Amino acid sequence: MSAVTTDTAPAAAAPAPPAETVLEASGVVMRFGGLTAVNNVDLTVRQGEIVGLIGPNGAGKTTFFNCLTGLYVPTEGTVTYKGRVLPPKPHLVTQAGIARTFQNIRLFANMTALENVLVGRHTRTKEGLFSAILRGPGYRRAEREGRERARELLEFCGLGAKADHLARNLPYGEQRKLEIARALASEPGLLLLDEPTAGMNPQETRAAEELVFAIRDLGIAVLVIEHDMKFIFNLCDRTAVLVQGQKIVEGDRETVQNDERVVTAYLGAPLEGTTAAQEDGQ
Ligand SMILES: Nc1ncnc2c1ncn2[C@@H]1O[C@H](COP(=O)(O)OP(=O)(O)OP(=O)(O)O)[C@@H](O)[C@H]1O
Repeated sequence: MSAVTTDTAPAAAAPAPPAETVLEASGVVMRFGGLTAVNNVDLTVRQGEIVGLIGPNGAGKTTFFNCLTGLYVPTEGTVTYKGRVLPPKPHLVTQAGIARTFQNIRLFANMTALENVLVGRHTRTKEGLFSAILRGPGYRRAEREGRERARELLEFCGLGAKADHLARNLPYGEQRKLEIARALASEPGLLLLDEPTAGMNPQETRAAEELVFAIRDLGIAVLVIEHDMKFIFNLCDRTAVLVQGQKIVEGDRETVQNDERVVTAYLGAPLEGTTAAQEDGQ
């Protein structure tokens, strides 16, 4: 009699189910007259991922973001969020669950930090115009809850003490954080960040890195454009490289850093601050 049967053998660990696809861009093309700014780009972002998008100036990164967020209607291709084709209107894309920040800060300069975040909540507010005019109990409750949530988000982004400061009086790094808090106010499932550390000092960049990890830990997937390679490779599970509108490579840090086409795209210069040896020595 056999001592070991298949019944008693330990079961092989079942492979983890693949994470849900949050964003799926397929064959996205964006032409401006004779210029093809984005050329047949595919990109997938899954639940729990931080994905990077890098490339030299003019590679088409922001144009691609604009195609994902309804600012541009792609010339060809489709973009889906959690399996549904996105409507080509920015406010409907936000309502669907995608929020973004911009390369150039777009805050309401003469409003407080709290008010800026409250503006970001408008896609999640059910109260309509009449309710606002009548200021009934439903409206007042929604307003109170909105303010509480906005304060929570400011706290989360390290701006708890700045709620009543005018946006224009905040230091640059804090304005960038406020943009993120405002984007989070729409309760997104995917956050797109366009150069979130532009103009930041190293300390602020490090804090931004921690903030993005914390956002991911909330269950929000992140797609980030950055020129700071160290930031990208510290942060991202996967990075896609755009050159002249085309995705030339996508993968983990080693795959991207060791790809000759990427090095060539960056004029033959090694990607600053990114080699494994440099990292080990830090
Ligand atoms: N609205 C537009 N009309 C015409 N051309 C445009 C428009 N927007 C972008 N472009 C062109 O498309 C190309 C890609 O620009 P895009 O801003 O997407 O690049 P990028 O990778 O984001 O660059 P950067 O890193 O400098 O921000 C550039 O040649 C740019 O001049």
